[in-house]
Amino acid sequence: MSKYKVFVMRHGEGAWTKENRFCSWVDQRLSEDGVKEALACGHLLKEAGYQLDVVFTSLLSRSIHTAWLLLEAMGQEWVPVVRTWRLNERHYGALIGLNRAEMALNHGEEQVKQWRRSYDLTPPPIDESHPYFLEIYNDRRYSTCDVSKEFLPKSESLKDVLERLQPYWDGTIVPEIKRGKLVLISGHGNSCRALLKHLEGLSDADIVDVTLPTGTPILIELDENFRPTKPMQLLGDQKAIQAAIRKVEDQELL
Ligand SMILES: O=C(O)[C@@H](CO)OP(=O)(O)O
Repeated sequence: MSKYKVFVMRHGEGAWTKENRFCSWVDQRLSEDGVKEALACGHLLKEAGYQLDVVFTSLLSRSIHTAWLLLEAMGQEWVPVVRTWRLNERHYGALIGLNRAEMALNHGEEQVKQWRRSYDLTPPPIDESHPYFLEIYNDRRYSTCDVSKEFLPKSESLKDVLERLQPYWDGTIVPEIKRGKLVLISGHGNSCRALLKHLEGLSDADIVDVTLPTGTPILIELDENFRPTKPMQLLGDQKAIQAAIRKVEDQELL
């Protein structure tokens, strides 16, 4: 029997999605479509009668704006929004800013798929010569983290994402859920995949085939031991959701 519910969602479409570039820790804003998606999610949850108690976001604007827009559309703007770097998108290291289709041309589609979706492959690290290095590491938001700047990642596999996320899930988010709070996590494609791998008990091989659409709330129902009681549900028009998943998958095609 389900004891707890939690929503996990990937933020609305980001500006760089249209340019097909690895965005990761670069603080891109939502695209116009992304804004619409976030508002639509809020309307969907409102119509279903959900009342949120707390929303967790990353430190990146696209995840925070998604939370704001969603809460506004629900008429629940007063709900606390808690931000943490531990929900940030996976750090794509030296791949940040590169175009996925161009990468596929140079390295092959399979290699790009492995970089994007495998569990334990870590891309080459970012270093000071990278065009976005200073923009990321000089950003004041990263001096507010629970680890000092030099220990923030320079590149991550999905496994690394789960390792930095899980202590926050266990220590901060789970206690809220246990207190009876309805929690929504406004994260990123890969921080949400890491969390879903953990919650749904997916194998390292199975997570490769999980791609999340933008701006789609995923409802997870859990028993008292935080084990899922039914398959996760992607809420909304199922045809549109499948099309949105294919759009993300096809980003690495030539
Ligand atoms: O650009 C990124 O950081 C992510 C999406 O947030 O890309 P991908 O879908 O390729 O993992």
